[in-house]
Amino acid sequence: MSSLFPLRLRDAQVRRRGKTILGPVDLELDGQGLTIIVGPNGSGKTTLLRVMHGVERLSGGTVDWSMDEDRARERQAYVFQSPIMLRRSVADNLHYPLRLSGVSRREAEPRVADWIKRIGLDGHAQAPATRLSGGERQKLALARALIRQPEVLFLDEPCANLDGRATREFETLLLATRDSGTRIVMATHDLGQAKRLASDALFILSGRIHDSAAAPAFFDAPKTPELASFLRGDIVE
Ligand SMILES: Nc1ncnc2c1ncn2[C@@H]1O[C@H](COP(=O)(O)OP(=O)(O)OP(=O)(O)O)[C@@H](O)[C@H]1O
Repeated sequence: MSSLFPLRLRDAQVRRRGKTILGPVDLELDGQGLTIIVGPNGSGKTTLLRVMHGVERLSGGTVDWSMDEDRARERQAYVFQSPIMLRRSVADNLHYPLRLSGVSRREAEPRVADWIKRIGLDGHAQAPATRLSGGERQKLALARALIRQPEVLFLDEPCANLDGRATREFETLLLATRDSGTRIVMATHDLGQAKRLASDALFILSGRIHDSAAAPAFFDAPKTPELASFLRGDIVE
């Protein structure tokens, strides 16, 4: 199967109500690793993720995968900070995306059972998803995104509402996902998490990519004073 990558953003810009909220951004991503996006509140991290995923209208520039937009979209998944669950069972939440992509019930069953086990919810397959804890729900959201075997997974602050243990479990699943070859791009506020997970990172400031590098250089030897301040925990605007 041909790859989705590289992803190329050229001069990509998003303007809303007369204000530029992203861009211009030039960026090329290959198909390997786990890219972390960091930056102050409101700097444009979510907007950049949405632009990459093709769900944010561009005001200028281009976003290109190695194939047309519709085929590319089918191979992507997106996990939100507070995912919405179907008001049905854990198993139904996992069957749903497979049904949408035309997988038969018989073929779906073992895949659903496997994911339920991987996210530690054995014995809870028939429990209502809305009754899960925040951590369990977020792991289910991840499983729901991954069950279709996307080539790239975007995540926007997926651990923002989780405690330490749930965050660790979520990160373990993410690293296994990366190791199995899924490309990951994730925004986070948590610099500890960024360091634990990143193979490379982007620093967004005022809608622009202000700094970027492979880890650990991004964290240990920032090229710009603004990133150095941000990493020290100073307020950067
Ligand atoms: N539809 C919109 N109309 C007007 N302004 C918007 C719109 N969407 C986002 N913005 C503004 O664009 C800027 C970037 O928002 P974005 O959510 O991408 O930032 P962020 O870095 O993800 O923020 P946070 O860290 O707080 O989640 C913010 O100032 C936000 O208020």
